[in-house]
Amino acid sequence: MNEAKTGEILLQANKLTRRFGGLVANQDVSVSIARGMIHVLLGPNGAGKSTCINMLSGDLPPSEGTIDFMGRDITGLSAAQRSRVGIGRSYQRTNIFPQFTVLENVRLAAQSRKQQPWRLFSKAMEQKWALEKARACIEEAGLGGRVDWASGVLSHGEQRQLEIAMVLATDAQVLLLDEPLAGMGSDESAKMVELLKRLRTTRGILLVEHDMDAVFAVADVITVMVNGQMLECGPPAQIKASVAVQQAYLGTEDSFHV
Ligand SMILES: Nc1ncnc2c1ncn2[C@@H]1O[C@H](COP(=O)(O)OP(=O)(O)OP(=O)(O)O)[C@@H](O)[C@H]1O
Repeated sequence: MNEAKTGEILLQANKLTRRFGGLVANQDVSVSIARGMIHVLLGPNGAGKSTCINMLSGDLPPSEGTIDFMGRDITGLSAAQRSRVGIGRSYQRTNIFPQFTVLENVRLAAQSRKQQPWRLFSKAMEQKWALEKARACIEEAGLGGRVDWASGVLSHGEQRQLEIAMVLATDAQVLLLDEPLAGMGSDESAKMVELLKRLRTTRGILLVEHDMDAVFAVADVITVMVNGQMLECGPPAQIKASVAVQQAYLGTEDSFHV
């Protein structure tokens, strides 16, 4: 990470379009994710945010457009291949083994990244490496006091932290986070906001989020999507001042205060 530069573009999506039959869920969407920055995708229900994140993670192939990661065209890579090159994703629904401990869940995530090279090494070395890696990621995600807890007994907020620890264990340079604050109370949200700010220092983050207070607390760049298209992209002050954005939110459930 010595060569890491804040502001360096890690991931660039160029004019992504995705059709489902006759429905255009994303049209000409171009977003970039830079190291040291949090980019938030905002938009009313059905705007196309999940479709966009699914294309970036490799869960959904674009109908048109390309995606570059650190200067390499990765449009044809699967989700698993993208995870191995450094693009990590968390999902809206928690994706953990509840009966396993926090440490076991994160260790498995660490090992998923490195399969081939371990043929050269002993099982014991692999275990030691993965456990050390897992402990470091658990600490970074703020779950240091829960290492040996069964994951299923963690609070909702802690389970989201665990998911982030699992993504970190894959050595992700880019974190794609789908509603990391969903279902959280205000204390848990505040903790997650602080965690996101810490993680941003060495990585690039793109998140989909509906909690406006949190969005404006963490975002460096916001892209507002409506009907599958980019309505506006810019720093939070520009988005807050945009009449078009305010109109897009009129009559929706999400509160949008200026
Ligand atoms: N697999 C699919 N097949 C058909 N249509 C889909 C599929 N996935 C999404 N869509 C449609 O694409 C449009 C965009 O959906 P998407 O889930 O990307 O929006 P969103 O902004 O993430 O919404 P939400 O905030 O409710 O999660 C919607 O009209 C949705 O019904």
